[in-house]
Amino acid sequence: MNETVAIIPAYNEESTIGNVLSVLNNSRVIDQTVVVSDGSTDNTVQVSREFGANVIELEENVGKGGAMKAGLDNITADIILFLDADLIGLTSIHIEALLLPVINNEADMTVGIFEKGRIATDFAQKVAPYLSGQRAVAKKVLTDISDINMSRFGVEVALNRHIEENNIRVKEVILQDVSHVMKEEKFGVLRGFAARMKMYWEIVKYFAKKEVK
Ligand SMILES: O=c1ccn([C@@H]2O[C@H](COP(=O)(O)OP(=O)(O)O)[C@@H](O)[C@H]2O)c(=O)[nH]1
Ligand SMILES: O=C(O)[C@@H](COP(=O)(O)O)O[C@H]1O[C@H](CO)[C@@H](O)[C@H](O)[C@H]1O
Repeated sequence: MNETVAIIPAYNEESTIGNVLSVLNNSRVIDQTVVVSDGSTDNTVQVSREFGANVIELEENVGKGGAMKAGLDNITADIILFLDADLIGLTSIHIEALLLPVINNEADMTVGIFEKGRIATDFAQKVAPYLSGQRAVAKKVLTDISDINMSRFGVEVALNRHIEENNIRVKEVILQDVSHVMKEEKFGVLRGFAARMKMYWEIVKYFAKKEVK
């Protein structure tokens, strides 16, 4: 039997992570949930523990890729579900849609694409579906992935490069009615826009970087 674990990188997500964790707690295909608090200064850790998640507390903010790697280094399960902590509209149907193709060995990785969630987040994923943070993956295909811990928001580019170079079987899964909280909503228009630009910079920087093996 495959063992499954959900890994959630989380940086100051106290207001949304509880919803994601309660869906995971009610899912029949998730055996365990690990939240990696990436130097959070709010109550992300306490809320996650209240919902029964195993929590890895990073003292400093290392970025999304580093948080995901910290999760990967601390699990034994053979199938991983990566989810963002700020999802809106997630249900156990979405969790199964992401995981079952990997559990049934029809794909090595699934990538979840928002549809009919909200116009802005649908549009972002239409333009760049492969930036999605919602993915199930067989751990065996990630054993030799390099430097995702240094990639911050470039982590999805690192995963995509790994997919291409290793002929990994990928399936897109539509996540109907799912959205996430946008940076402008989290931080306000100006700080949100600045955070968005920083994220794009981290993505472009990783994109331009040659892979270090
Ligand atoms: O330095 C960071 C930035 C983000 N995240 C987490 O990575 C996921 C995706 O980040 P965010 O929601 O900011 O990205 P968006 O989906 O808005 O682009 C979320 O669970 C964040 O809490 C993290 O662990 N460390
Ligand atoms: O959809 C996108 O363009 C970005 C932007 O999200 P925001 O609307 O700025 O919160 O979010 C995605 O990209 C990040 C970088 O690849 C991923 O880490 C996130 O999981 C993903 O939601």
